[in-house]
Amino acid sequence: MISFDQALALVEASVASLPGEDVPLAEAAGRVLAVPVFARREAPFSDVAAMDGYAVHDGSTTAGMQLAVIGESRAGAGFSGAVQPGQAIRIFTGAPMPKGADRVIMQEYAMQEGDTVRFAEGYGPGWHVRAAGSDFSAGDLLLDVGTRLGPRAIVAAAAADQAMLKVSAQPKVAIIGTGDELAPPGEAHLRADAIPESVTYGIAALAKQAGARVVARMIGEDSLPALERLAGDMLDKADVVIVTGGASVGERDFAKPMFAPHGMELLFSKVAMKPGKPVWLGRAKGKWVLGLPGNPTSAMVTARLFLRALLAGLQGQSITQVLQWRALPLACQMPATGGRETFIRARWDADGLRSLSNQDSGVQLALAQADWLIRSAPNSPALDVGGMVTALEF
Ligand SMILES: Nc1nc2c(c(=O)[nH]1)N[C@H]1C(S)=C(S)[C@@H](COP(=O)(O)OP(=O)(O)OC[C@H]3O[C@@H](n4cnc5c(N)ncnc54)[C@H](O)[C@@H]3O)O[C@H]1N2
Ligand code: MOO
Repeated sequence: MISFDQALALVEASVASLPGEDVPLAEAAGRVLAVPVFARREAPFSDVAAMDGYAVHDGSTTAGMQLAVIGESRAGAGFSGAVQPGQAIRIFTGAPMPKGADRVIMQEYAMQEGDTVRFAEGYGPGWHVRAAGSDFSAGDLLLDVGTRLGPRAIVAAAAADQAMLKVSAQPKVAIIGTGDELAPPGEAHLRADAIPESVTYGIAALAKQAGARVVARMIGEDSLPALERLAGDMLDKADVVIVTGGASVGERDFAKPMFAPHGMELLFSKVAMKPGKPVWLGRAKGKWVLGLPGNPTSAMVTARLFLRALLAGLQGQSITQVLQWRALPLACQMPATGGRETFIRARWDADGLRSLSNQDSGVQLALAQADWLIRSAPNSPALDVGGMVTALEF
């Protein structure tokens, strides 16, 4: 059995990014850049006013003096002439500074009478001018390859004056749940021995959040020939096929055997971690196959770690971009851990991380309560309140 770090290193070393595609800016949110975004021109493109008021030549302007208002500069329609001492231009936020003017006096300090204006004492100290290029220069790198385009990054991409962006293709994901006991949510109470199928929904949500497109999600029949056919169909359709459940050692655990006729090669078949020991990763027909344990908490923990890492690689991101470990203090005591790398479900409290009381790998309620995963190396000693731990947003 390999260690968690060895398993991650295998993912990092073996996963190559999918080809890129061009998308219009308006459709790029959530995608990952396949080429960097450079600014087409500087911003602001000229010196511009940062306030509504009057543009003047500072050196020849004092409070109380009368200036002639000789024109107007609006964003999108600047003043073409020049400002001389004793003159002012009515100006609005974002408008280009006219030639000869170097300061904007806010209109709150101005008294305009007809075509003249005077300014009250105390209009400084601000000059209220944004210098050309003070945001960025032409040719500047605004967003690097591998950036996921969140709302703030989209602003920067648009500001670069780029209509199309090259992004990595969205990995296509198919999710197959296994287990005769599973019933669609809403129907489990109708059958005495059924439980609501929860895991594939959570995995689908996680995959979407990570930038994937879920092309299929279903419960496979508990029969090997049917599952073998399903595996083949899903390998044709998807870049990543995820199987949940059937990963342990029971005689009806078909998760790996169903891919055998498709020539699956395993990268790893078990990881020394808790929960999630039965997680495995394989490759068949040029596609990825990820086996997750059926226990809901084990499935979500291993998906957070390995599915996120796999989807990052397929989208040209590094694993460290999606597994950002933080050093955080504990708000509770933590017991010593055993021989496997342990991932403790925890919640952020005002003063630190608090582990959830129910750490059973089969639970579902605690998943809704956990927002952090604490990582403890094998055989870690017990820790007291205030002790520092390594944790990941869950
Ligand atoms: N003799 C051994 N037994 C088990 C071992 C072992 O090493 N030797 N490993 C244990 C560990 S660790 C885990 S984790 C589980 C993993 O089991 P499977 O991946 O085979 O999962 P299942 O048996 O199919 O299901 C486990 C549990 O989870 C429920 N489940 C499954 N799928 C779903 C779903 N889609 N939605 C909701 N709940 C689901 C299922 O009903 C079971 O209760 O094996 C241990 N056993
Ligand atoms: O490793 Mo299993 O994931 O304990 O429940």
